[in-house]
Amino acid sequence: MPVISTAGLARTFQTKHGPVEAVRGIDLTVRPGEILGFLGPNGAGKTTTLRMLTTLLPPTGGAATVAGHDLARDPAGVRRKIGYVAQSGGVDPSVSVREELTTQGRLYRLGKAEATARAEELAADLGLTELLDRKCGALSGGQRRRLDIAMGLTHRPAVLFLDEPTTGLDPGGRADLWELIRRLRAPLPAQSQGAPTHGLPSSLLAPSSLRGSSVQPAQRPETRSPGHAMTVFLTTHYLDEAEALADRLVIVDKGTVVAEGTAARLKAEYGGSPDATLQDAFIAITGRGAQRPDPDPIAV
Ligand SMILES: Nc1ncnc2c1ncn2[C@@H]1O[C@H](COP(=O)(O)OP(=O)(O)OP(=O)(O)O)[C@@H](O)[C@H]1O
Repeated sequence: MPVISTAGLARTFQTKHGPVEAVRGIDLTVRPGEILGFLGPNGAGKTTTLRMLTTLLPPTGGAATVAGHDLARDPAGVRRKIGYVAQSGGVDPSVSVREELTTQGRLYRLGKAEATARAEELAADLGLTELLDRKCGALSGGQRRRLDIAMGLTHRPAVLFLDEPTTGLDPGGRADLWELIRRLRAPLPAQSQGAPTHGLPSSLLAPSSLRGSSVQPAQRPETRSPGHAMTVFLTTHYLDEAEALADRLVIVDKGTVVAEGTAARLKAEYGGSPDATLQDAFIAITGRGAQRPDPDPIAV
């Protein structure tokens, strides 16, 4: 059963110059544990789709189910199951990393002790332990992205939405983040079987901070089910990133899905030659390049 499914999902903005059909009707499905790369040229409707799927923007048409909850009827249910890491991030530069992570835990209704423990776990998993007492405003771009992701993982979401996660990072920072994203989707072991963890940090695997805690069940954040990996839905302008990370790509243009499949399939189907690149396929599909107007970092 898909973890995300949309049918004709649409959003029209009313402006003083008339209606803007940002998303005209998106049909897609995402399987549990999949890393889906959501691509498209500037203005294709990626961010608008992401904002709808994360309940930040109500659709004006169509329907969607995310992690078992209907987007229109149960947006709170959707929010409990997802993490969203926006392009800009939302951390307060004047507080410490520890304070930011703890506050996030408290927002998810963890008790004080649990929130403190969860902050330390997340920091350990994301390589932020040494930085716990540093002000968020003093972090490097890569450290800041890792903090943004830690915040999005606080409640152990079933689906993590990442909006252009590596924009602005240097090649080393991008490589680190790719590795992290790959680890996130490694399957959870069935708790009774003690299955291998595939290198996934322990605190992302099981709610150890809540074990034996005084938190009431109704207040506990959602945890992922054993045996199910986290699903990652990511937008990017970097085709090398999409190819390296995503199991499947969905390409949108002018508010609709214009192609989907593995990178290999898209290259074979649209690239025009056996040694075609994803960029060749992307241009054939959309008539435009995928990249931002600013210079790209060196591919790693
Ligand atoms: N609030 C809004 N009001 C009016 N038009 C909007 C609004 N938000 C987005 N749009 C328009 O909707 C279209 C899709 O925008 P969106 O930001 O979803 O594209 P995108 O694929 O994320 O683009 P980019 O790659 O440049 O970030 C664009 O034409 C944009 O100008």
